[in-house]
Amino acid sequence: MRWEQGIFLTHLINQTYRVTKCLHLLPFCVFLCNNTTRDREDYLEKEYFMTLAKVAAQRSKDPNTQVGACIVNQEKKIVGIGYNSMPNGCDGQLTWTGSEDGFDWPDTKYPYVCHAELNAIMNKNSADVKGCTIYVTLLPCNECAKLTIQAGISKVIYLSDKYNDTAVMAASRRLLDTAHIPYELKLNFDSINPSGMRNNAAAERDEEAEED
Ligand SMILES: Nc1ccn([C@H]2C[C@H](O)[C@@H](COP(=O)(O)O)O2)c(=O)n1
Repeated sequence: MRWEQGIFLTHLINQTYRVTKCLHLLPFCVFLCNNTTRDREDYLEKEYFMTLAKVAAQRSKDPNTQVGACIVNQEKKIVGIGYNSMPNGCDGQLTWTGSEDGFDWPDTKYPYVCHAELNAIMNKNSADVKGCTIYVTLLPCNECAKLTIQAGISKVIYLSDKYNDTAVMAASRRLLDTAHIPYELKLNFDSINPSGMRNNAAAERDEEAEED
């Protein structure tokens, strides 16, 4: 063995010794790589925007049905939010009576109420809503479907289809289908309500149910 080879071998043994001394840290390094340098994959998207639509719905003064809508652009930025309301300046002056109360159409809320979708579009904080997704807590009616199409919105995600079997909703679906605008039902909210974060009211309700 020449003396250069001897130095190289000594260096190699030295390095190997240092590496083996640190081997016990390997699992920790793997854990760090796996857990701290990658993005979370279970972050919320649809649930987040639908929750905002649900919160917006709570602002509605309609005693029977509260609807909220949240419009999101392709960069996942909120560009408009709204809920069903009477037109500006008409609050408190028009009725919230529904048709089931036996009133004629002009004496009900229906000719006057601004739907959540209309308000969300009108409240937009961007030049337009082309290519956006609208999250709405109730499947849009035919009038809102027309509005959605004309505004250039490219996707509808809704939470409830309680009027699914009505002629209005059939017309709405036909409009959206014809205009090739997909509409999707988003129902599962489990992921935003992990058990550790449930509010007291929900816990109390569950306890009462268990006692019964
Ligand atoms: N996509 C929709 C559908 C309905 N609304 C509003 C309009 C009324 O205020 C209410 C429906 O009243 P109901 O017949 O259930 O007493 O919901 C809306 O904003 N968007």
